[in-house]
Amino acid sequence: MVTYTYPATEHPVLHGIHFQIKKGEIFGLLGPSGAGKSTAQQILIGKLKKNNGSARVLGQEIRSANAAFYERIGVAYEFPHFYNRFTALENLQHFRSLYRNQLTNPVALLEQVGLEDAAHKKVETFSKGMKMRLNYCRSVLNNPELLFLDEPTSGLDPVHADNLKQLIEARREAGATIVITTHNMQAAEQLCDRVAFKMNGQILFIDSPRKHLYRRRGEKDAMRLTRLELIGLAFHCILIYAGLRRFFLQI
Ligand SMILES: Nc1ncnc2c1ncn2[C@@H]1O[C@H](COP(=O)(O)OP(=O)(O)OP(=O)(O)O)[C@@H](O)[C@H]1O
Repeated sequence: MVTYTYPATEHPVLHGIHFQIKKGEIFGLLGPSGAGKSTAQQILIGKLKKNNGSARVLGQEIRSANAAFYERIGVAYEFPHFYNRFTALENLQHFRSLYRNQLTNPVALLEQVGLEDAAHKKVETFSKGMKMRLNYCRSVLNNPELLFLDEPTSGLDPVHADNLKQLIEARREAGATIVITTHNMQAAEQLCDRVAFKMNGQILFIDSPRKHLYRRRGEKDAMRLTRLELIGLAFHCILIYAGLRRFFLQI
């Protein structure tokens, strides 16, 4: 159970949230902008230590996370930082050198995300989508058993987004646990085994997307909307209402 207040703010941005992530699953932290998804992720990776409560990750209290812990996890932040004057390959080689496990091949990773032709180009010449793909490569350099991805498909065209989803699935198949932070309901539905829907610093519910419900409950529930779909429907209705209202106010 964790509550968190940023030093510069008065009120908590996370209000006593509580959830468990199972080993080997893809778990989504979903919710609108400002819901506290990234804050929750930063607590889970040990970046925000002064939280009120307890968070255990890979069997240890996150406050006591040490270098050995960071050998076991990978993180792709929403806004990646690279050495812009270095090439893509030089960046990956540099970040890989920070780990003890140096068995992964940066060239092979670049090939997986379709960046092989850009391996020797400086990152400053990269588009946003290329940086996001490089960001994924960086996050898996140590072959992590627990991988955190913040908005992994943001800025990617559909082809590269699909490719990345397949890479994420393959990683889960190989035994990794993956935590995805996103406000993209479709990406969460496609990728996640379970999703925690957050709003105003609280978890409203934790649910499985439709494809997993079929597996669990059988085809007879095929017509029943999941809570995620109901939330999606509600957001669409609000957007349509807002659009129509603006239209009628203009005429
Ligand atoms: N460093 C900070 N100092 C003070 N307040 C912050 C800080 N970082 C985030 N916040 C606030 O905490 C709340 C939750 O932010 P957070 O980034 O966790 O939300 P989010 O769900 O990840 O949003 P988004 O989808 O836009 O990335 C927001 O109200 C935000 O303004």
